[in-house]
Amino acid sequence: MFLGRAFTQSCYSKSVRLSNRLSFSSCARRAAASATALKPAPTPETEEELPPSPQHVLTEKDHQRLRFQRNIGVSAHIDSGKTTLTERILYYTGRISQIHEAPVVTLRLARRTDSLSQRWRPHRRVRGRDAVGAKMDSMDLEREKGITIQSAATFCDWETREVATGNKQKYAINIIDTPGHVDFTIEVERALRVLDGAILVLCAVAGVQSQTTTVDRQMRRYGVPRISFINKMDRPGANPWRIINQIRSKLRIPAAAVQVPIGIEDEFKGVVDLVHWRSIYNEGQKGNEVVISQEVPESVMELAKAKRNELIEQLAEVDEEIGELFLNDELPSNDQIATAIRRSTIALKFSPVFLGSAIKNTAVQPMLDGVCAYLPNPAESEVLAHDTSLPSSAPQIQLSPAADAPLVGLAFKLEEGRFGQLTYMRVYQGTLKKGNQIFNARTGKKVKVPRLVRMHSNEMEDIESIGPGEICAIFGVECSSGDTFTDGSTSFSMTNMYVPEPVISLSIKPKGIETPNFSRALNRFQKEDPTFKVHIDHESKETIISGMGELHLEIYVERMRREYNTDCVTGKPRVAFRETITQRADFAYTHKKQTGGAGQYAKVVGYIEPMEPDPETGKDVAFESVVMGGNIPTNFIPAIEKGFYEALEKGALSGNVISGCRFVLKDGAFHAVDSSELAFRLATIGAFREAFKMAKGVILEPIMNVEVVAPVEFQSQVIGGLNTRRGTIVDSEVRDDEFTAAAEVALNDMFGYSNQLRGSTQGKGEFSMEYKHHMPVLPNLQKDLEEAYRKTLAVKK
Ligand SMILES: Nc1nc2c(ncn2[C@@H]2O[C@H](COP(=O)(O)OP(=O)(O)OP(=O)(O)O)[C@@H](O)[C@H]2O)c(=O)[nH]1
Repeated sequence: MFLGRAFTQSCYSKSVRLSNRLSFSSCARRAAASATALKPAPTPETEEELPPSPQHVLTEKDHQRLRFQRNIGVSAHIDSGKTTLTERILYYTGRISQIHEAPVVTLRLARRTDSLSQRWRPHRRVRGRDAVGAKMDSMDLEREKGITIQSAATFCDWETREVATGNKQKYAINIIDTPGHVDFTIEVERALRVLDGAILVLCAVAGVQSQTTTVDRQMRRYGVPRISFINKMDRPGANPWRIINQIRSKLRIPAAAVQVPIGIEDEFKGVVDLVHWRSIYNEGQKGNEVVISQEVPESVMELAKAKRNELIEQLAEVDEEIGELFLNDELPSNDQIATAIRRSTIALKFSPVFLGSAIKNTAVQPMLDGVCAYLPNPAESEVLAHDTSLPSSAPQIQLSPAADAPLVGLAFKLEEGRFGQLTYMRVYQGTLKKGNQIFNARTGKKVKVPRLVRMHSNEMEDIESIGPGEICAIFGVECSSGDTFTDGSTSFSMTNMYVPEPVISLSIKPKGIETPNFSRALNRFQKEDPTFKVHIDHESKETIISGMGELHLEIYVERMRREYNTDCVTGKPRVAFRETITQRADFAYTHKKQTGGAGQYAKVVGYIEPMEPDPETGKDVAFESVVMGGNIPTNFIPAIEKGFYEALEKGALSGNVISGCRFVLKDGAFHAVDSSELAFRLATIGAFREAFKMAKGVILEPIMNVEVVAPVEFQSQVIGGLNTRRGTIVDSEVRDDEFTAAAEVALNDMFGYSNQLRGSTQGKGEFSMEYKHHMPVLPNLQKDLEEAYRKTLAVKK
């Protein structure tokens, strides 16, 4: 008890400090989790530090409903078998009556030398073995490319049987299948934002891969508890113990197996459940029949005993109750172990590890039991929202998943469906009913909900109402991804999600005459996907699209052709450089023009300074006005803000977007006749440009995490190749006859890497890369980029 309370308090005091920035702070969620699990009694001296109390107390009926509700995501490195696993889950839960094989993907290095698509990518059209493709990959493009692009939401019911009593219990599970490809990382962010728990899928051979660490980071950012599922136990070289060690060392989360395999590789036939000490096998053609035996086979007895001890030891490290028993040399009961796993998983202190083979239909059902047993229900996740009627410094409000509370829902994904815009929404509190009027907290607009559905991949089921803690989709509601909806009786707004910076851009124009479909499509895609950005280069008059990778942009160009009938020509992909400032610079700038007729007069005074990105949203530019006393009438402030954002569009060094900058307006002056919005906008642009010169501007470039896997005999060539590209090797590991090298390399230095790797490894090496952050370029590159930009400006003159 003591540990639980101390933990809750220390976490909460931190969460109060951060509450304005981190609405989904893991700490807050942990605090809530341990509060739920350990129920610490509040004490008078801690009153100030207690979490905000939920607005509505849950009734017994709410608890009954929520207890058996799970919202989970399935996340992993590309190709770990997420889609195959989700397909099995849907089949075993009765959502689908047949299993369509996930597409068989053959990955080859792209053969394009002029491009940045050095990552492994599908090189031919792929289909499921039965030519239908997995249910969850519903977009045609997904089936063709054999990868998951958009996350598909679905729900299913799962019946578990209590071990002690044999009683059956039905759970309602919403599942979001998320793409593994780094270019679609925003889909993973979105899914995690609205989920209460996740299954982290790992390959039993490849283990923790680059994208695994990315999804791990995302799960931490949103405080999502996870169980781990080591898939592909049937593969030659499968070694779950090595993977568990990697989870501990690379992801730095205490983890232990809750199962041991019975047989391995092509002999893999079931698992020993270490918690309840029994064996579980699958029988029947598709493994639908789960056969439970109280006997543990002799062949794995010693291993099972050792691994159960290891599980208890790991739990003793993170759970007070087991820790105490351990110290007193007492053995915990099965129930005590199960409760401790649940408690520490929800508190983000532990990840129980399940084993299986989705493709061989083995041990998927026990993992589903684990979802119900160890992942939190919606009442166990703390969710905070801002009350926009209060100052932004006011503490956030804790939402409560009570059915009769005022409605608060978050639109987390938009999709252009067959019947118009489909908006996926998670209802956090209150009940959403078909025909209800709902309010968009951002725009203040009121809309009616004409149709409410539950999604099952690309099929849907009409429903009349949906309760808190659930996920649904609504039709005909215009909004942007990340908007909060209420019933109008509250001013709650949930903060937005983390949006990474684009790393690649290219120019695009329609072939032939431009039709309205071109801009319609670009608008649509920007609304759907905040990592897809469009801007017009005012000098070249070109439309530039930017995104998270070449494949990301390619998909939109392809969607433009398929969905909007617009064939496009694109320019060469370019690295998305940025500019930033490294020190504060003050400004006092007067814009004055007197050319007969009405003059222009505006003066702005203030400073610009470097700004770190917000950890929750990634936003790293901000405008602040602290003008007092009416030296600038308030109606001109928006024009000044507009001028600042306009000035950010093109840096003076290389013509790239400026980031990492706060603009603080302190003072100014106006003229009763000659001041106008235009004059203040121009004064701001002038002021910014002057200040920028004194703020020691630098050019930034995207740095990528690159992971290369190749046969061990090519290790020195691969390391040498990365070194010549100025890569910093951060990790390398040799496993059997294969090695993995992880490096940080500037994206600009990655051109042509696919060819180099192929050449130096006889075509046997593979690599993936993902965005890490932007960093200042080396001085000589900065000089070259500045020089090149000066030349283009001179030509234009
Ligand atoms: N040997 C083996 N192969 C599997 C298993 N599960 C999936 N696969 C294969 O692994 C490949 C990738 O499976 P998917 O389910 O598409 O993987 P994914 O993680 O959803 O892939 P993305 O959506 O592109 O990230 C396919 O060829 C599957 O047949 C398994 O348990 N054992």
